[in-house]
Amino acid sequence: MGMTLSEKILAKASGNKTVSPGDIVMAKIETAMAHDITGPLTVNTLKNEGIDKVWDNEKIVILFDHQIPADSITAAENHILMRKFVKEQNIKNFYDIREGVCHQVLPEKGHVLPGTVLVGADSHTCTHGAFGAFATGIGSTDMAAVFATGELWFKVPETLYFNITGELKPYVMSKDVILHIIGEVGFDGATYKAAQYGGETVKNMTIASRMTMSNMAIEMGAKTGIIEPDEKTINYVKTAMEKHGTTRPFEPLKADEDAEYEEVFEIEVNDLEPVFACPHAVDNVKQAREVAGRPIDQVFIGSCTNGRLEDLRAAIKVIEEHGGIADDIRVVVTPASREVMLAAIEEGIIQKFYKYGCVVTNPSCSACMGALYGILGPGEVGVSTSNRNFRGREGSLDSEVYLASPITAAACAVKGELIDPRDL
Ligand SMILES: CC(C)[C@H](C(=O)O)[C@@H](O)C(=O)O
Ligand code: SF4
Repeated sequence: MGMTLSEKILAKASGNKTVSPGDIVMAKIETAMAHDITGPLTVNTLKNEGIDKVWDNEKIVILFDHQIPADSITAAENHILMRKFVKEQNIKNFYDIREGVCHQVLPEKGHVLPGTVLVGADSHTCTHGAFGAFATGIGSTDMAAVFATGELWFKVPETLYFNITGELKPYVMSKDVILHIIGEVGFDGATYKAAQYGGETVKNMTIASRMTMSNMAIEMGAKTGIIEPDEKTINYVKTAMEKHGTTRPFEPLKADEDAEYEEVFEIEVNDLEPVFACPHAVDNVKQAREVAGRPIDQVFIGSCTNGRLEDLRAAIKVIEEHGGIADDIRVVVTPASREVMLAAIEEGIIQKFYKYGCVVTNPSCSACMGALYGILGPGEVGVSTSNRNFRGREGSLDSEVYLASPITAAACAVKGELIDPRDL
């Protein structure tokens, strides 16, 4: 019996010829990432365990993105602790407050290698499945074990295959596809499974659009959201490595022809419409027209889900075409990384956001987690391009968040209320 892509990667990383779902394997980790919120607990765990040397100072990535620049004394203390650790351990890949969101920065700097196992102390580490890596989020104390040994045990997950076919209509983005899928399978529909996305629609997607799909795999409980690497993937990875001098050898893997999937979902997107994930659950997905008309207070365009250049481009296009945003609306725009910010400045996108009265912040997690900027107050309603809308996620427990694509979010900013972008 053949193996799925995730099984192939886990077999290779654990030195086994074959593995099957349910097997417990000890896998070698190629890249391990911790950020400013999860890193301190990892570092303190290492200290408490008396471990004074990490396994490999070139495979660890430390990055600040959640509270940058430090927004409290506690955040500043966490930063100090982590900077000290980086110096002591001579960690080669350290990104201080200037780079942006971990899941955008990691691939941009060439730290994501197809065919390998990547772990991050952050739940959206599944994003890197878009590059054909078995990438998954782990806890801070597990990360301490990885920092110490370079290995971690996994139960080999079953794979759910999403065969996505058809052509997306204008105004429909990959965000609508993944929200639609999560609406179908539910927030726990893929718990501890590997979600694999394939089919012609995925093939035709940009890397950025694929990352949006992989990013949200955890929102249906999946360990990873993996996509078979193709030419686009390899080009992206090689270019990123060359640009940043991070070149490491890697071998992209593919699923066997006779791989066995626990379930295959046929997703046909020709008729897919713009959607919202409505409060307070990511799987509470409704067609935009069903909920249109509700007044909103804020729109957030950013995050590791949709803060990339193509997202900013799509959003500003809508705003520009309709002459600006509604008078009484707040729009917070956060490019996902410094590279995205620089490219957006070069294209004149940032100037345009400012011209229309949007507030552009530094690359960071920003409003996504309700901790840094753009916190919603009691009774307020926000539209967000991020990945979670749990009660209180972007601020007050009495606020509400609708998740949407950048095109739909921008249309809402123009109208000042929930709207299907085709109806603007
Ligand atoms: C702070 C961090 C642990 C958290 C996560 O792991 O997901 C955050 O990134 C989030 O999106 O809620
Ligand atoms: S942008 Fe949001 S979802 Fe992504 S890592 Fe930051 S807080 Fe988590």
